[in-house]
Formats: sequence, structure tokens, C-alpha cells
Amino acid sequence: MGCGCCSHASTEKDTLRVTIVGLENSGKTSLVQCLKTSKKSRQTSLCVSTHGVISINIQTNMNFLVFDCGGCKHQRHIWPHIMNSPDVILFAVDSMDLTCLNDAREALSDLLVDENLINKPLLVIFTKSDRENKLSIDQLEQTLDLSVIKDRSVHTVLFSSVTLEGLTTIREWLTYFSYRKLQGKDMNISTSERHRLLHSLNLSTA
Ligand SMILES: Nc1nc2c(ncn2[C@@H]2O[C@H](COP(=O)(O)OP(=O)(O)OP(=O)(O)O)[C@@H](O)[C@H]2O)c(=O)[nH]1
Ligand SMILES: [Mg+2]
Repeated sequence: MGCGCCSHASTEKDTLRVTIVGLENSGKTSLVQCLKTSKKSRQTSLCVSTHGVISINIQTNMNFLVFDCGGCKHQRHIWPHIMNSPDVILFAVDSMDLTCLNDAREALSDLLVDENLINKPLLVIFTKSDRENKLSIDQLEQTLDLSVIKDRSVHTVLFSSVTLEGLTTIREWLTYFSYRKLQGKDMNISTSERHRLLHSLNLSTA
């Protein structure tokens, strides 16, 4: 699988390594573009799938090196191998597409057992929140069985690349873990820190 674009992977303390995964069409690449440009996406029917992994440098107040992985079924088994030792994981779920939620739950639970990803903080991003008839965040969290994940920090947020709802929260979540990395602190935060983060960033948790 083509992955030649990430050979310059940085291990610097001031760069947070962020991997974004999720099923095909769940809105990962659109989110990465919003993180990079802060601009709303224009909705198009043209859908360009990502093949392999693309690395993108994003510099705001902090440096993020984002790995955007293709989500189609035949690429999922290679996610753990192409993730390039992430510090944190973003998992995108289409909040409109009810038919794919079971698949998303399985893909997530398969991913999290990988030994290289143990304890890595997880932000589950429910995308396309601008669409009508989406499921509520509670329904989405329950269907994905997020409450069974006990070995790491798990937060959830609604996001739309069309309205930019949730973008600031996602940035702040990434910034929080960037500071921890910079200060050499453990990324596996305590329960009280999880709650503090939850309230300060207006996140949700399973
Ligand atoms: N309405 C709406 N459509 C979105 C949103 N985000 C993405 N889309 C649309 O969903 C489709 C897929 O978006 P992508 O960002 O390419 O999805 P992806 O997860 O990168 O897909 P793969 O690369 O195939 O894994 C595109 O047609 C986007 O325009 C959103 O927030 N709202
Ligand atoms: Mg993509």
C-alpha cells in the first residue's frame, strides 16, 4: 500500500503525531482540510477516496503532524501499520449513516487492541452534524459501545466541515495533548483530568 509520503516522520517533542481513521466516506479528509485551513468545506457530490495514508503538517499555536488514512474495507487491516506511532487517535464516524455504525464499532474495537496503540488518547468525532436526521450523540456513543473502552482517555464531539461546528473543540483537545507531550507528561491521563478536560472543552464522554 502506498505510503511513501510519510518517510520524514518527526519524533520531535513539539510535534503532536495525530492519526485519523474511520470508515470510508466518514469525513476524515474534509476534517483535516478544515483543521489546516479553518475554512468551511463546500459540499460536492464528487467523493475522492484516500488511498494509503497522507501526512499533513498543520501549524497553528502548536505543530500537528496528521496522518489521514484511507477508510475503505481492504485498507483497514493495515491501519495499525501505517499509523506511524501516533500520540493520539481521531476516529471519524458518519453520524448520518446508520447502516455503517456496526462496521464502525468493529473497526474501532479491532484497532484499539493493537499493542502499539495501547493507552493512546482517543477522540471519536461524529461528522456531518449539519445534516438532518442524524442520530443524537448519546445514541451514537451507545451504538459504538464506547463505554467498554477503559484503557485510555475517550472523548466524543460532533463536527461538521460545512458549518465548522466542533472545530475549535477538536483543536483545543489536540492542543491539550500537545502541551502534555511538550512537557514530557504521560498521555494516559487520570480520570479526574479526563473530567476536567471534558468540562473545559465542552466535550462529551462515553
Ligand atoms: N454534509 C456534510 N458532508 C460532508 C462532511 N464531511 C464530509 N462530507 C462529505 O462526505 C464525503 C466524504 O468525505 P471525505 O472527507 O472524503 O471522507 P473520508 O473519510 O476521507 O473518505 P475515505 O478517504 O474514502 O476514507 C464527501 O462527499 C464530503 O463532501 C460534513 O461535515 N457534512
Ligand atoms: Mg479521505
